[in-house]
Amino acid sequence: MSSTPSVTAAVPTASRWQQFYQLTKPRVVQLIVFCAVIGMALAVPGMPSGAQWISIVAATVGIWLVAGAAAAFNCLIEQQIDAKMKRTAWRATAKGQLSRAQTLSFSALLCGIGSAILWVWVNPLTMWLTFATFVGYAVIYTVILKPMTPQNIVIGGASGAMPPVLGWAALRGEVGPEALILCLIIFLWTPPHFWALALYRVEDYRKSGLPMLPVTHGGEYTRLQIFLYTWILLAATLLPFLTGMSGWIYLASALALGLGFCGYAWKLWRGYSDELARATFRFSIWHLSLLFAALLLDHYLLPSGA
Ligand code: HEM
Ligand SMILES: CC(C)=CCC/C(C)=C/CC/C(C)=C/COP(=O)(O)OP(=O)(O)O
Repeated sequence: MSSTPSVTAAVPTASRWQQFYQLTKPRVVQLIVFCAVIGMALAVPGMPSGAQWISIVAATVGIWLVAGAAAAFNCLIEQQIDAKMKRTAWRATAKGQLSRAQTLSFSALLCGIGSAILWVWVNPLTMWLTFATFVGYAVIYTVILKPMTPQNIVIGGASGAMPPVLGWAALRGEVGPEALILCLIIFLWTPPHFWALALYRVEDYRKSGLPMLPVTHGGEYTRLQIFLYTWILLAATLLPFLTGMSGWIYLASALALGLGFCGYAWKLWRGYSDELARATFRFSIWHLSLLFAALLLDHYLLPSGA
């Protein structure tokens, strides 16, 4: 029996997969997963054993899937908003290429499979913490805080900061103070990360109607906030060294990266340009990636945190 070709069938399979894949915000989620993996590595003294490798692989896949599900759910809720902003108008949800039902099913599927993997091959604590992170980002941040207050990303940043805690819980079955220190670092990193982008995307955010800080309080106030946060962040990044978690490789990296971030924030505060804001945003991503890489290096090269 032949059926009438639908619009969906006319789209080549690869590009349809690509559309779904893009909804998971792959590059953001890659760094999230990287931070979770560092949390796992730090939770084990020395090299992981065979059984621990199974937990590491399962937790990585599970957290990846649930984080991707949260990102896709965000695209579903923000379909109208994304359509108004240049940066996001290309998303398949914003263009109406993927229906609400398709996006919701995709998000539910990823969240379901990811949660099941965490439950069966990792532990229930990690599953519940990861699910709470999903709710924190997809519902509390996206649905409630984002349209409500310019502090949306400060409070909502708590869910983005959870990955090291998830990683630690996956290997230890508990939430340790070490993991909470790493969570605090990402939490304090999020405002300068996001507000640098919001500054050079301010017209997008004005059009969207979202109360982002540069729209509600202006550029100068936002730049001051970025500057202050980079210093508080620098202080927080010293905690792994001060508590004996990490040694001098980490300390030297944290100081160099932290002072670099403060330097960008200072220049941005003193003299604004879109180009500088863009460079500050890009540096924020290098800052977090290299900081967490330094934690890992230090863990394996100086095992006692000497
Ligand atoms: C509430 C918290 C956060 C907010 C509001 C936020 C916001 C954003 C936005 C709007 C972008 C722009 C993407 C684009 O160019 O279109 C972005 C990019 C990015 N964010 Fe965040 N972010 C948050 C937390 C995080 C966290 C926790 C991480 C990782 C641990 C992260 C990693 C990244 C990366 C790697 C990119 C670059 C993506 C690319 O190059 O395509 N973000 N973020
Ligand atoms: C389970 C787990 C680990 C979940 C992680 C949650 C998660 C995906 C956090 C990332 C934060 C993120 C993509 C912010 C983008 O901001 P936005 O949504 O305001 O950006 P947009 O304007 O690009 O949609």
